[in-house]
Amino acid sequence: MSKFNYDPHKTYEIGFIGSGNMAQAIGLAFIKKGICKAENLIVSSPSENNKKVWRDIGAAVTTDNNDVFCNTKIVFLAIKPQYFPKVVSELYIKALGPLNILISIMVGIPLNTLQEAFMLKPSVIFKVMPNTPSLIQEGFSVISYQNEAILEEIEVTLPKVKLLMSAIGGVEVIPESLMNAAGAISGSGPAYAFLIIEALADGGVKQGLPRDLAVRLAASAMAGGSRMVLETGKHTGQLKDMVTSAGGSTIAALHALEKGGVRFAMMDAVEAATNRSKEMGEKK
Ligand SMILES: NC(=O)C1=CN([C@@H]2O[C@H](COP(=O)(O)OP(=O)(O)OC[C@H]3O[C@@H](n4cnc5c(N)ncnc54)[C@H](OP(=O)(O)O)[C@@H]3O)[C@@H](O)[C@H]2O)C=CC1
Ligand SMILES: O=C(O)[C@@H]1CCC=N1
Repeated sequence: MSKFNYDPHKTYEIGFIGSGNMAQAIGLAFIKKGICKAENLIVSSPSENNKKVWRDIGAAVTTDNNDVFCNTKIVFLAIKPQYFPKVVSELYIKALGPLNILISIMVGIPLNTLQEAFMLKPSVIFKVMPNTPSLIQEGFSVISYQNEAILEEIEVTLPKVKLLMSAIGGVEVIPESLMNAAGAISGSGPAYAFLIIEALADGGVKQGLPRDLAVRLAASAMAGGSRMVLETGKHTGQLKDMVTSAGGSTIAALHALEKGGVRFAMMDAVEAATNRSKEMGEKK
């Protein structure tokens, strides 16, 4: 079935070109938070891989990206960057309908590439790097826009983008020059957390803990530690010192972590993600 709930005569409020992991994390949260009714949301993608969850909530589903691009006020580009040239080549760029905000969540693709492709007013195009905790409204999105945007116009569109993304987590507007590094932490960061939680749980299992208890303990320690950083404003070193009793168990563990190069590895991880992001944004 190539179309579901799709009404060619309707103007949709929010649309996603690409209906996968990140589109779902954002779009399903919008519906859950009442930002957009399901019937006013539309998604497009070529296969049935990521369609059921959208149909089940009553969103419009199509395989034609132009059904989204030409009939929707706010469009998210939620495809992988490597597919962008093909997708944009098939869009009816000149048949612009109600579109007044275009948000690219594609890692690496620069604003000037988007501007060249869509030739829209600079105040219409945004680059946003969200993350999957958006699904439970615990996300964080960094937002950037073009310096060429006219102040009076960006003062209308930017607040709308911030309002949307703040409904599913934290937001910060940053210069585009910082987006690759910021995305390497906030966009990819949840995956680092899952790896750390899994590794800690493995350690717990090795010490005799049941797997599910070990995972819950690890996840709650990571979540609690993160909340302390965000809510106390204390330096991470100070918070760490509050845990490490003299001659105790934690300092023994921290010694093992430093010996294992965990700090070095985490810095390398951010560098690798930043560089890959830059690479994906380079014109081929
Ligand atoms: N996952 C994350 O945590 C984050 C992802 N992003 C960015 O979000 C974007 C999507 O990533 P993610 O959701 O993880 O990827 P997924 O693979 O989960 O989803 C990609 C979607 O794009 C669709 N697609 C592929 N080709 C086309 C096409 N020609 N026209 C329309 N749709 C197409 C896929 O279709 P189909 O369903 O048929 O397979 C799928 O629905 C990427 O640019 C990524 O950089 C940004 C921040 C975080
Ligand atoms: O891995 C990726 O390319 C995307 C961007 C950030 C998180 N996921």
